[in-house]
Amino acid sequence: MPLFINRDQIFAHQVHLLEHKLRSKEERLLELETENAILHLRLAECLGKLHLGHEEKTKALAHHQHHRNAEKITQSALTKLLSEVQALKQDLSEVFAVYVSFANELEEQSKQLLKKVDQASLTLRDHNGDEVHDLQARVEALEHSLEEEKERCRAERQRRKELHNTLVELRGNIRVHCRVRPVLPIDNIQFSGPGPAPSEEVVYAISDDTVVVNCLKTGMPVQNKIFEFERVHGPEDSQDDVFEDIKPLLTSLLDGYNVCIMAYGQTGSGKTHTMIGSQPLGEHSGTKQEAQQGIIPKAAAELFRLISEKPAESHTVEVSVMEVYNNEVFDLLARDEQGNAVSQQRDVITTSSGTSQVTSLTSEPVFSASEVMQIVSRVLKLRAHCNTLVHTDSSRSHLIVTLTISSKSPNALALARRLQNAKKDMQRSTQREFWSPRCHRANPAARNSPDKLFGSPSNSPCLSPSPSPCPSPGRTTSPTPFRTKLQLVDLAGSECVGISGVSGAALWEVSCINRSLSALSDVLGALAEQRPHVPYRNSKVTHLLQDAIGGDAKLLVMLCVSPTQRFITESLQSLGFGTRARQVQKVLPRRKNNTLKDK
Ligand SMILES: Nc1ncnc2c1ncn2[C@@H]1O[C@H](COP(=O)(O)OP(=O)(O)OP(=O)(O)O)[C@@H](O)[C@H]1O
Repeated sequence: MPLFINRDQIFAHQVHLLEHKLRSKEERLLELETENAILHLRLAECLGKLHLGHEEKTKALAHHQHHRNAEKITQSALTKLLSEVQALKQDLSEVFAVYVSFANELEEQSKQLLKKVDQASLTLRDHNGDEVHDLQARVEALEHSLEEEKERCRAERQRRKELHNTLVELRGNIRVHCRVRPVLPIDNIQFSGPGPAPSEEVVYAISDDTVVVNCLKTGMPVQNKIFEFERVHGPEDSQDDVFEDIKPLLTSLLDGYNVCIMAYGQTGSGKTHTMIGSQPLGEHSGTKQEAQQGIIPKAAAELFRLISEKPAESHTVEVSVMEVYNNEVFDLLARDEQGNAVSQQRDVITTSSGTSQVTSLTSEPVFSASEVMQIVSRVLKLRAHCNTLVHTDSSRSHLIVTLTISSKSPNALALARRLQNAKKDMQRSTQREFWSPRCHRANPAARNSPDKLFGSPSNSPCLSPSPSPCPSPGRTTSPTPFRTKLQLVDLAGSECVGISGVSGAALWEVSCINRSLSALSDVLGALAEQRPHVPYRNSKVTHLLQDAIGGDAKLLVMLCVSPTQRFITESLQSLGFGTRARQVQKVLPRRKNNTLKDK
């Protein structure tokens, strides 16, 4: 075995040992460095915590300081407030003291015043009692005279109305009454457009002589149109109220005047209701039916009542009924050879005296109002009717009921009128002599008999025995009846085809109705403007009613109007017609000229 250890080996061993130590040292160093780092971190953390604590402490200190400052401010404000309150308390007690003394003073003063008032009233009662009584008496007297003034005013208004009526009569004006009917189901139609609803009430009877129409247009202020007539009836007025204002005309009949009452208005406005009544005539009896009766039955009853006050058998009455349909005149009382009722066409002629006359018109004697109404209700079945969108039972013709009254013993007024008419006929006769020598050849007596007042029933000194409205001079042999006539006219209603929705043959009817009504309007226009020519002959109805419209008959137009927006255009048209009619002054000499031109 080698004794010598290799030096290199020892050296390597030592290096190895040293390396081992170094490594251990390095590991230890790493450990210590790690510990150091951890300690550094802990230190940083502690330092952070310490810093935070310091900040909080500073904040808390600042907060504390702030509180202390606020406390100080509040304390000083409180001190100031307390001093102010003290000052106010002082002021208040001073004011209260003043008030108390003032109240005491007032109480004292009012006590003294009350004492004075008591003394004054005692003095008044003692010394001025009479004056108070005087004053009371004067107040009573004033109230009384106010009542008297009111009464005088009422009487004055009544007098004014009567004077107006007399003036109307003297001037021969056409009287116009107006009736606004109530709102009825026919005023309601389906409506969804803008503007006022069709069923809205726009026509009002605001007093007994004034009608107002509210003309409504979307987006425009309401415009009121005012119309005045001799009498205006509102929806609440009964058939009796309407008749009451017409009644005096019937007395005129027996005083020698011809009278015509004519209902005018658009379809469905209440003409037939006003003239005839709404219930079927003759089917019911009793007061209810009488209340619903229109002008025709009531006028017949009044006429026979007036006649019953005259000497027995001094008056006789005849009735005739016609209709103007499609501008043709039909006699509704005519009968065929077998005696069956058939309506027959008739002609209207102008007599040589200038009056109009229906040829061969049938008339039947009647002895009571019920007989008149039996005849009227019988012939009403023959009258033309049609169902329209406005009215389910619309009359398609103008109906004319004529009552002719013959009097054997006319009263003084009637005699005076007879004399007047005779003079007029004389004047006509003289004039016609110039225009037409044929006339006095036909009746030469006419020229020479101004005093023959009780002669022929002829209404003309030169013509045939026509059913005369008024008597004329004639033969002197026996007193002939003195005749007047009452014409009661239910005109067909004007209508707008768009609204009534008629078609076919009914269109022709509507056209005839509208044309005849506009002819009536033209006649009134010509008369109102006193034009030399009055176009009576433009339509059968104006020709037929010529004497009533332009002659010396008393004519009353009864305007019937619907109250609602749906018919406002037609209502305004009817009211305009009435206004025009009121302007007509029926001057006889003019009519005479017109008549001659008409021929
Ligand atoms: N004052 C009124 N009070 C109650 N109802 C009324 C009144 N006026 C009219 N009427 C009713 O209105 C409807 C139409 O009236 P009416 O037949 O008199 O119209 P008109 O004017 O004669 O129509 P047309 O010209 O189409 O014949 C009827 O049912 C009638 O009873």
